[in-house]
Amino acid sequence: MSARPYRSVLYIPGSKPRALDKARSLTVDAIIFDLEDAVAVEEKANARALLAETLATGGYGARAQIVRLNGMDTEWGRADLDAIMPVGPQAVLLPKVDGPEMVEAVARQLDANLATQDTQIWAMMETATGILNAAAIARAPRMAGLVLGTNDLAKELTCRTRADREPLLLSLQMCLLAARAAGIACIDGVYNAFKDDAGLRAECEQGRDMGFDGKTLIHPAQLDIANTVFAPSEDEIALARRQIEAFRAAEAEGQGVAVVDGRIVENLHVVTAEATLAKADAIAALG
Ligand SMILES: CC(C)(COP(=O)(O)OP(=O)(O)OC[C@H]1O[C@@H](n2cnc3c(N)ncnc32)[C@H](O)[C@@H]1OP(=O)(O)O)[C@@H](O)C(=O)NCCC(=O)NCCSC(=O)C[C@H](O)C(=O)O
Ligand SMILES: [Mg+2]
Repeated sequence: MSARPYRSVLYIPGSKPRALDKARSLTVDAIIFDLEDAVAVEEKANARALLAETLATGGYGARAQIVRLNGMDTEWGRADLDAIMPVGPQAVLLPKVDGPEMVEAVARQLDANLATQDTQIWAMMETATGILNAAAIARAPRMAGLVLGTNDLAKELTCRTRADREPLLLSLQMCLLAARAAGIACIDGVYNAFKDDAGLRAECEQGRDMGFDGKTLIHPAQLDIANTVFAPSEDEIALARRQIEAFRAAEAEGQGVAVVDGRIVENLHVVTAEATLAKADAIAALG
């Protein structure tokens, strides 16, 4: 579980000034400013310039700011990186990452630039090769988060779109395992039907159950559901407090185990309970 909230992570096409402006007032934990698939080929250069100017202007407050570049193996990737580095973005998100060497190459560029000493790297997990290399990618230099690209992944796997996402579950789990082993964030893929609230809620619940930190989104109308589902509920917060209290009381009596609601509470459950409270506090601090 990431201490910083990433419940809602909204893609914004770097070519859309109105959407870029609107995001300054949205209740969103993180923004992916997209130069890749949301931007048409003929718009690539304009979007790159607009985004560099927009990020330099700022106004996004506490929202995490992540820039999705075109791949370094495309004709736009290097120019994207060159245009964005002077802004010193919080993170760059690399598409279609197949292995750690793709991360290392960009890390070297960031190392060589004064403005990007603190810039993190995030990786899109959306190729079959990338999924198989998830553990190595998650441990590559500057890595801070994995983002599932379930559209590209489904395309590569040639699987059908199913409400239960059964064909994708192994890949989702492999990315979660890799992210947790490396101690970095892991964000679920997008739900394409942006007017289908019930479908979005069900997929968010599934992602939350699995352990994702949050969900990538494509439209502001999806924010409330993701923010709600990926936040600790009132019941979870109350239970966490009771578990901590009961365990401390048991400890004071020399016991290593407490019982709450008929279930045992050991030290490991207290760690989870404390993380739940820390996440709730971090969300409250966002205002
Ligand atoms: C899906 C959309 C094309 C819909 O656009 P539109 O018809 O303009 O929506 P609305 O008229 O309902 O918009 C209402 C207002 O909200 C603003 N808006 C819309 N989308 C966004 C957004 N993403 N961020 C911020 N603001 C947004 C509009 O500007 C309107 O504002 P206003 O006029 O001031 O009221 C559109 O939503 C869209 O383009 N979404 C993003 C699509 C995208 O980013 N796709 C790429 C990412 S998905 C992906 O690639 C995942 C991965 O790689 C994979 O493989 O799975
Ligand atoms: Mg993709």
